Amino acid sequence: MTAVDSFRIETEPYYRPVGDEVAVFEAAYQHRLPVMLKGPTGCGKTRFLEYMAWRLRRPLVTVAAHEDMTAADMIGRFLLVPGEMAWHDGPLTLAVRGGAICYVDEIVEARQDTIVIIHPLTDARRMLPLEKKNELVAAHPDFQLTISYNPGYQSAVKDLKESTRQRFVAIDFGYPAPPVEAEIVACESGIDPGRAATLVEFAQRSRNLRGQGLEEGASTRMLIHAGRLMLAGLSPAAAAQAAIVLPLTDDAELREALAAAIAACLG
Ligand SMILES: Nc1ncnc2c1ncn2[C@@H]1O[C@H](COP(=O)(O)OP(=O)(O)OP(=O)(O)O)[C@@H](O)[C@H]1O
Repeated sequence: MTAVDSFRIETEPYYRPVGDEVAVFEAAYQHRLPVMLKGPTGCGKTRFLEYMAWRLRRPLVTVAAHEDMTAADMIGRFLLVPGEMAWHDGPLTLAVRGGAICYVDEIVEARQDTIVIIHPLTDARRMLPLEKKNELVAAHPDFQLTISYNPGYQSAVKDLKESTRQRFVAIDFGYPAPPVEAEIVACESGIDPGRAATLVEFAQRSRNLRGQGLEEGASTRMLIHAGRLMLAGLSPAAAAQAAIVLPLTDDAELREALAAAIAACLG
């Protein structure tokens, strides 16, 4: 058993395909091209990659990027163990050596000097330089890099550089068509398809408020949370209020607009 084996996904994750994303990812993986999953929060990007890692029988190592993340957090560092300094691989190095898929979630949150360490891995070199250790690690033939990116959050200061962006094949994730989203909500939460469809109808109304004060509308994830609260006995209106409206906004007017949408869709 190697270090990445604990990152294997043993049972098939539930994933409902919504377009040609499975075929696109498989084609990219065949050539080990890096992939960028683009889309709003909670729309299925992580679940999709879990499914693909299972399908391709590759371990999946995930790194959640954040602004304090240093290159060492990704590639590794020397740590003091009794009597000596010993090198510890970071998650990216672990994936590169072990032939895993490495998923860097919300890469744009990381600083530029951290992001550039992926460059030599995402072109023909497929190398990871470990400068502190004086080592150049050649990527395992099965290694592949996938990143996620939410175009809605980006600002001029925080955006992917062209030299990073152009290294990736991209797959767009929007919210699925209403019947498909209802199917997902029903399946993941356990509520019946009829009630799942009304939640999706409400979500669509909330998504129309985007740009009018709401940064994002209700995600598929929020609908599943609401469904689970309904299954636990809450009324649809109370569940939608707790799982969707209150987390989404603190603005009194927007809450009123959402409450009106709840009344129209969920009674
Ligand atoms: N196509 C789908 N098939 C199955 N489940 C889905 C699908 N789309 C969304 N889901 C459900 O929605 C939940 C949220 O999706 P996921 O965690 O993949 O979002 P995400 O896009 O990675 O969000 P974030 O950007 O915030 O990490 C999943 O846990 C899953 O229950």
